[in-house]
Amino acid sequence: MVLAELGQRISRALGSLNSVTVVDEAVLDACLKEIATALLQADVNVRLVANLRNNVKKRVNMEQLASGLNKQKVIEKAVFDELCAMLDGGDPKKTELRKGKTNVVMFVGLQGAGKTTTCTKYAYLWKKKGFKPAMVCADTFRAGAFDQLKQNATKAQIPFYGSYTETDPAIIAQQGVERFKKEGRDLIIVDTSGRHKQEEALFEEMRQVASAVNPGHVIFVMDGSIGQAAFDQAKAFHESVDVGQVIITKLDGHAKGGGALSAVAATKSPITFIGTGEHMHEFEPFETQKFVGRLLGKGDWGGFIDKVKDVIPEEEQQQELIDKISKGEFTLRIMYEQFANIMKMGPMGQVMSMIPGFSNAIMQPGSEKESQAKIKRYMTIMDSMTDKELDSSSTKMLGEHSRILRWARGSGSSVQDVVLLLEEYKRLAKVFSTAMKGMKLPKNLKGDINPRNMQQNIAQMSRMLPPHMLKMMGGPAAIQSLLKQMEGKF
Ligand SMILES: Nc1nc2c(ncn2[C@@H]2O[C@H](COP(=O)(O)OP(=O)(O)OP(=O)(O)O)[C@@H](O)[C@H]2O)c(=O)[nH]1
Repeated sequence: MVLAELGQRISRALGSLNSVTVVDEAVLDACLKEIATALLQADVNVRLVANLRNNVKKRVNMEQLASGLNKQKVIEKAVFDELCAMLDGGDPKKTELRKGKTNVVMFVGLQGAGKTTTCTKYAYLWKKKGFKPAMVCADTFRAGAFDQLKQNATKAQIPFYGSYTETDPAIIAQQGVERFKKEGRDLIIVDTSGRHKQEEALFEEMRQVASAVNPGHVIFVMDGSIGQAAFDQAKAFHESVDVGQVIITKLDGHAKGGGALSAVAATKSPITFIGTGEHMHEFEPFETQKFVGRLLGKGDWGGFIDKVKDVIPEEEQQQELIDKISKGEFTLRIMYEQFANIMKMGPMGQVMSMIPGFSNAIMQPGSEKESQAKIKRYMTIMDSMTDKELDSSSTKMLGEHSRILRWARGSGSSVQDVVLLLEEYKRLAKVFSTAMKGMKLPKNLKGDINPRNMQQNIAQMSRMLPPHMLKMMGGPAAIQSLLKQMEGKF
């Protein structure tokens, strides 16, 4: 079962508490049974699931709950906290790097977990933060491993060390670390071969590499879709080389979330980063509460804002956009630019799941592809428009039949698609002009954004939302929680 499904099933189980008039022991048991089944099917270790079930039951004492209390909320909170506790890997300080000092970091894991890719992502991330990383290839097992590391390191402009002739990985690792220490590199990353706990000789080799370089940090890289084997494998690595943190890769695809939860428990180490794609920038710091929140479809407003900021970097451009929209000028060009931003934000499901209330259920993987294809189609049509047309907000001009035919021909689209685009434009223009009425926009983006204004704006938007949309977002309660989350952000 993939992560999104796991989240949906847990949310559904919790949601079922709403449909009963009295939440009693039997209802709680049924809900926990459903959650436990979902976790087990997502490959979370049996013992962890049993612990979660017992702990929630201990925390939720039905008799003690005053009748006025919202039992569903209490249970939901207990499940949320227990899932977070499951992912709590102890003191995060232990994973910190010391700038300017030598930090030797060794990567270990099963074959194909994504170690080499992750070493580069990790090096690149710290390079951006001002560290001077270097990479050492101590993988003599897989033919082509050194070439892969070389290629990745070159792309990220990070110095590397390896050998085509030396067969002892401990010797290569030691030579590489010595070389980079002398060169004053403060982050030396040692990539090792993939190995399996049954391969005792390879485990011994890994211990030798570790004692040759004496790493300050050992990172266990784990494929997010590994399944039930995660617990035992992670434990075996932890017992051999003192794993202090875990990085979960491939969380972009069909990864089961359960392995992640199990690996943390087995290594008693925190997850520090997650890999969300094959590319260098597809790498994110891991934050437990955000992860569990997203899993349960609670959204991550902070993450969403960060993504939005990433794609709209220019302050002047934002101000210009706000000025234009507040004058009621919602043109096709503005719509085009917004579409381009949406496309830049990456997979829409990922972005949508960050917005509180927009659980994964709304953006099914199928519809996500469809939506992206539709946006691309619309952008192609707009590419065949003239500047005057793009900058006009006159729907009269846009409704001319001859122009519609011209855009369809120019973009190789059907007339129907062009008409759909124009309808979408009119709909959005209306939404924007209504939204702008009475909105208290900050005069200048450089100035402080007043949280009260922001709250009023959002409250106004929630009143404006069509009922089905409000329902989709989780109802007024979800808007309320969105407001609360925003309070802390502005
Ligand atoms: N989709 C996706 N693919 C990833 C991610 N991380 C790594 N990969 C892919 O996983 C495959 C294996 O990655 P490697 O970095 O070669 O794995 P490795 O652990 O170094 O492999 P061995 O040295 O053979 O143990 C490659 O095709 C990577 O592109 C990720 O976060 N998402």
